[in-house]
Amino acid sequence: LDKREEKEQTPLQEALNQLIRQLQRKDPNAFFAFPVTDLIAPGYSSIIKRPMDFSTMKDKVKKECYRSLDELKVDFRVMCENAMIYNKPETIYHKAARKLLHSGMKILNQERLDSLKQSID
Ligand SMILES: CC(=O)c1cc(-c2ccccn2)c2ncccn12
Repeated sequence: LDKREEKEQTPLQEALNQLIRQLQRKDPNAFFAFPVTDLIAPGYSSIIKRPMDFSTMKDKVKKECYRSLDELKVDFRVMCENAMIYNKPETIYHKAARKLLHSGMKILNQERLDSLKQSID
């Protein structure tokens, strides 16, 4: 396939994209939609060793970097934890990250992932 032609999505990719869509709905301000830059967050790249955001997750799905649903859960948690490390507790970003982590863990709870895994196998 040359680059232009769409590649068929695997069942895993479809499940991953569906989960990311559900998680992004919990980020209405799109604070987590794109990578945090040092421009909007001074010193960010020297403080945060593993940056993550929803657009990077979607790229990883497209490049088949995720081998399981659990790997997405790890990236999601890292993304929220980064925001709670860099941003002070009273900031809107810290508060949004706590709330997003809480609602995201319900979407990514083990029972839900296990039943999704069944449908992929
Ligand atoms: C997620 C995060 O830490 C974040 C997102 C943003 C952000 C995201 C979109 C538009 C504006 N700001 C931000 N700005 C300053 C400091 C931290 N942040």
